[in-house]
Amino acid sequence: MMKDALIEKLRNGCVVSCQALEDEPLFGSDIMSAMAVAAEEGGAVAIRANTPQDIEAIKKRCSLPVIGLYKQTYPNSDVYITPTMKEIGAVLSAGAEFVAVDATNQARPDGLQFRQLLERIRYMHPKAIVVADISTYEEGVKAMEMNVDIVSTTMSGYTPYSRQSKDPDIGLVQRLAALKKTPVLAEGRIWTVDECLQCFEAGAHAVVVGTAITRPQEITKRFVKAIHRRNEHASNYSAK
Ligand SMILES: CC(=O)N[C@H](C=O)[C@@H](O)[C@H](O)[C@H](O)COP(=O)(O)O
Repeated sequence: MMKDALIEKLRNGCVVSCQALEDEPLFGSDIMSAMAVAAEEGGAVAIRANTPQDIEAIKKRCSLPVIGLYKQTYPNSDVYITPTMKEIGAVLSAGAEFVAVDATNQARPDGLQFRQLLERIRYMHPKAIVVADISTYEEGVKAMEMNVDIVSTTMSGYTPYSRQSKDPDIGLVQRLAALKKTPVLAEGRIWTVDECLQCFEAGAHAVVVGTAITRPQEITKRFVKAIHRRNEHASNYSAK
């Protein structure tokens, strides 16, 4: 499928992020590919997945397009989402149609500017659809001006200078989508159906939901916390 058709396929849909790091209970490509199949059965339009291993396994079992990334940390940089050409190449070789790349203003491990990295991606991987993961409006505008294919609000709240909040950054989605230049994915801390719908109202091209669907330990915590709050309230009340 051509780039535009693939981007169009995401429109008004739910992208499910199926990620588990090594220290998480669901770590492993078998489990992540089962998650992806479940998301496909549920009607997701695409999968967001981390590591070449997971992407390959997902591609074998699931027919949806994949937004691939490869989290890697380098000692000289805070950029960890598909930071260099090495990880970008690995994600694309694994079969991802889209590659998500950190496009924040933070210094990159290879010393390149995002603009230079994008030029290299375009040259080396002309078919790749580039998703720029940004944390602020200014970074989003900059990425759009560089003609990335998609902008995603992934990093809002995860750079020290961006808006810090436990809620999704729907305002950022709204401001970027209003430019009507590049499709905007709403991503990060989307927990409820209402928040998801608000992202579409704000002009999102698609909504990416991860933790709220695929991290059961966090889903459990949410219930347990609410129960604890309720129990505390109940015991305060009965003590009176
Ligand atoms: C900041 C960062 O590293 N975000 C990562 C990007 O791929 C993932 O850990 C998130 O799960 C993903 O963005 C979806 O977000 P949420 O899980 O909040 O729905």
